[in-house]
Parts: sequence; structure tokens; C-alpha cells
Amino acid sequence: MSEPILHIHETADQTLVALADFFIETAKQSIIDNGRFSVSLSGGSSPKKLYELLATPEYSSRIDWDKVDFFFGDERNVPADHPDNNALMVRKALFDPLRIPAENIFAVDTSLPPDEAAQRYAETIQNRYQAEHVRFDLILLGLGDNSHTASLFPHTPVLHDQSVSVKAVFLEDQNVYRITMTAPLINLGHRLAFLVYGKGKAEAVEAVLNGPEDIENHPAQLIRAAEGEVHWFLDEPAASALSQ
Ligand SMILES: O=C1O[C@H](COP(=O)(O)O)[C@@H](O)[C@H](O)[C@H]1O
Repeated sequence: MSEPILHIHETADQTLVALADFFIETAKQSIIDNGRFSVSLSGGSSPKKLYELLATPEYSSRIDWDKVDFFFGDERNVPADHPDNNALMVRKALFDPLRIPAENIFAVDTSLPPDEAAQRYAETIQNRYQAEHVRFDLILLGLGDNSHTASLFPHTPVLHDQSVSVKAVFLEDQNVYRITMTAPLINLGHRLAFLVYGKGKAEAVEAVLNGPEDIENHPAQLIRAAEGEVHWFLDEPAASALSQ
């Protein structure tokens, strides 16, 4: 298992540019190697600016977006037109501006009950890869200030799920469901890339990267690429608690 690779930049904007470049270079290489690029997107508040940046002419002109397949590492259990829906956020920031063909977008069907939505999405991923091994070229991830990533939240049963799959997670404190890829599925990715910025995430970054193993409280510690690489794109405030 390889060590995490840190990319620390002074500001959040510089961090976003570095990750946008990394996204494009990974996509280009995957298209050269395999003819297509498969990426799993993160949701939440941090990545919206990244998607908006990728939609600008400077980035959008650098790859053939028709050769990109988009998946989601997690989704809120809300209707497709709800403001909290991750796919809606990406649609507005990236898919619509770039006119991504509908057949390249693999979103979670949140009109189904959560367990069924999760199972259907796991099947969607399996079917997409057919006989091939399920391995995304790139998986984008965020980090909550409570050390969750995707929807792997502290003290939830999915943290112990060993299947390469997608599961529904009930968050008791919020009384909501989310749908998430399991850690074993995420860990199969060729490249995993966390995007974390802001001082509010500094303690979580330190705990996940350098703290004692404590999966229940710091679920992002589960993310260890089986054979690939794990990259962390951090701004200086988010990296400020890192021990040497
Ligand atoms: O990987 C992810 O992380 C976030 C936490 O990110 P934040 O920017 O909202 O703090 C998570 O909630 C999101 O759904 C997920 O894809």
C-alpha cells in the first residue's frame, strides 16, 4: 500500500487549480490507455467550485468530454430536483455547461427507497464494467470536519461493510438516509483524490492522516488504495495541524 501523496497550496483557489489540472491529466491518460475515462464525483459543499472550473474554456477544451463516464461516490436521499442533491449540483456546475450526454451520467435513482436505490446503483456500476474488474480511473472525495468521507459517517454500520458495493446509510442525528459507495469499492480506484480546504477541516486532516487508527471516529482512515494512489489536495489552513 502506497503512502498518501500530499499537494499543499497556499490558498483554496490554488488548490482547486491544482486538482483541476490533475483531473484533466488523469482523464487524458485514461483516454489514451483505455479509450475512456471513468470518474466518481464527490458531493457536499467543497467540490462545486472545482466543477465550475472544469467547465471553463481553459479546462473544457483539453479533453473529449464525450469519452468521460460520471458516477457519484455518494448521494443524499432527496429528489433529483432538491437543492441538496449532489447530481443536481454537478449538473448545474458541469454537465449542463458542457452538454454532457445523458448516457454518460450515472446518477443514483433517489426516487426509490434507500436500500433499493443503493442496490440498483451497485448493479449499475457492475453492469457498466461487465466482466471487467470494477476500477474507477479517478475517485474524488471530500472530508467532513467529523472525518467522514463519501457518506461513510462515524459510528455507522457501513464502516464494517467488506463488500465492494453501494449501501444506504441512516444518519440518526440528522434523521436522513444517504447512499454511499463502500470503502472496499472506493479503495479499488486507480487514483483517489481528496479535496479539502479551510481551517475548519485541519483537525480532521491531522487525525485521518497521522492519528492513531480509530475508524469509528475517523472513517476517512478506511480509505487506502488497494493498488492505486491516494492524493490529498489541501490548502495551507487545512494542512495547518499536520505534524511533521
Ligand atoms: O466525500 C465527500 O465529502 C463530503 C464532505 O464534504 P463537505 O465539503 O461538504 O464538508 C460529503 O458530505 C460529500 O457528500 C462527499 O462526497
